[in-house]
Amino acid sequence: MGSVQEVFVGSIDQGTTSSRFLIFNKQGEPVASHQLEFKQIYPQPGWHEHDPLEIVAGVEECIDGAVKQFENQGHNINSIKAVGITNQRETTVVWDKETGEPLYNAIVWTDTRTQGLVRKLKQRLGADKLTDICGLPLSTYPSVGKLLWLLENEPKVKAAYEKGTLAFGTIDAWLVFKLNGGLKRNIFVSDPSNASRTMFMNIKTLKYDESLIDFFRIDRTKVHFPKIVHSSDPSAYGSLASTVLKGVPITGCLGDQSAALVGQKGFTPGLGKNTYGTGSFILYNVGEKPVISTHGLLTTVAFDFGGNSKPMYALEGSIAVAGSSVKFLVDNFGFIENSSKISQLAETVDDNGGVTFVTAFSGLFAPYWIDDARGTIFGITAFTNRGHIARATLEATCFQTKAILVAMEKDSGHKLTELAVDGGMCNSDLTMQTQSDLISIPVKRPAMRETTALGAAIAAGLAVGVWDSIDELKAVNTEGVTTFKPAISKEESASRFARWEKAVEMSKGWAN
Ligand SMILES: Nc1ncnc2c1ncn2[C@@H]1O[C@H](COP(=O)(O)OP(=O)(O)O)[C@@H](O)[C@H]1O
Ligand SMILES: O=P(O)(O)OC[C@H](O)CO
Repeated sequence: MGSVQEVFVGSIDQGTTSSRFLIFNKQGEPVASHQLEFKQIYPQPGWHEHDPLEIVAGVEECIDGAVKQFENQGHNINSIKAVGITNQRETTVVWDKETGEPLYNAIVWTDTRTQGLVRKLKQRLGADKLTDICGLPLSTYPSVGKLLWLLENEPKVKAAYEKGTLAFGTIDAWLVFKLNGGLKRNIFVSDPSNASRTMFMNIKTLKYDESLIDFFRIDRTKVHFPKIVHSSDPSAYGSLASTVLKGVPITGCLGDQSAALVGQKGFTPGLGKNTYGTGSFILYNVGEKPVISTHGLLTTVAFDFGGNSKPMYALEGSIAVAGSSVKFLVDNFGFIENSSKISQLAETVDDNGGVTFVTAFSGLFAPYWIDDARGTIFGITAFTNRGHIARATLEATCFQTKAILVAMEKDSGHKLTELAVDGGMCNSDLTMQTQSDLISIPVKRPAMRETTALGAAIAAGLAVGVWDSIDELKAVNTEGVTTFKPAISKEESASRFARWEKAVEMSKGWAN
């Protein structure tokens, strides 16, 4: 008898600043990976775009790169049974259904060009009902405003709309369409964790909602929306039409924050995680029924694996600027040569020296939703140096996380007892210690931090029987957790937080 062949699952992680492809074994360990950064396009202050074709090419290059590494280790390409996709959410791509060509750059989730448009929408009759239907408040963040802006301002998009050939999708839908070979197969789908970020999907039915579409005055017959399918599905997402993995089925799809929750195995109500990537996103599993926040949080689909399982929901606290503030100190000010040096710089001083940095580059998201705030530094004196600014930069994300956890406790009636973390910025021990100090609960960081990619691999693997159920995943990614415990008193923590809240208050109104 021959030995049972080891099986693997591939995972495409298309983030805001980089794309990567990882190959996981059944134990949830990455055995090969390839990562590429891509161009960030800032045509005007507040605008942020990506080239949709560059994104696809980068993803394909990552697949080929990781598979080469995998083969060099002596593995067989045929042992990769499926591929999952996880992606930056809300970022909006429009293309022509007849040509398959993009009609504009992708407008990124951080982009604030829709600020004026959003203000007008807030005045419209029925605006106060939207959150109850779709789980999101009106802001510059969801996809809808980006689509409306394109319809108003981009003649090519307007023309396709009038012709009835306009396709609108988030990055997942675009990738699935392109990786399947585009028009040849014309697969046009999205999963509920992505579709729930557009503001077009009813959070309870997981279907597009006519009342939402009507509110935004979009003619449904003129725009093609991707069909919403389960996050884990053996056939709905097609298969790779190019790269060395040609023919391998795509069987999982999750927005990156949902994927990170899955990768942290936040399968049951009461579990939460924070992913410190470009932005930072806390998701708290609330179970099979959506909880609509009254404290500035979002309601989102955590995952919808189909089969006998019901969709699971999460309360979400979204922070627009996290790791990107570190990158800002690197790229715009040259404080350090790369992000990994930020802790070192911050540790050259004992504390923030009285400096508070409200990193509101795109306004402030949860739980504040202040669209006219902009980045503001308070407390500068002749004493201030780069170390203080670095420390205040790291603290800004930790303070916003604290504000979100306070809101989550109010909305859910439960207090988190620990916070699972991942994402680029969690590599900073100083940041994680500061986080624990400010929220007064332990912060737990796994040794294997590619949880977002793991989550998409899990969604894909469940669809093809690599794992039969989530019970089988108990042992996955449990090794080598580092725990950061609170090291300051709750009184000290509260006093620091009060100063932050004062700074938030004072940052309002700048971008009016
Ligand atoms: N050691 C570090 N300390 C602080 N921030 C870091 C560190 N390493 C990476 N980062 C930040 O993490 C972000 C990248 O994280 P990642 O999870 O890859 O993000 P994304 O998926 O949004 O592209 C960058 O913005 C970078 O500045
Ligand atoms: O690229 P990230 O990891 O910061 O995630 C982006 C989010 O999905 C935006 O909602």
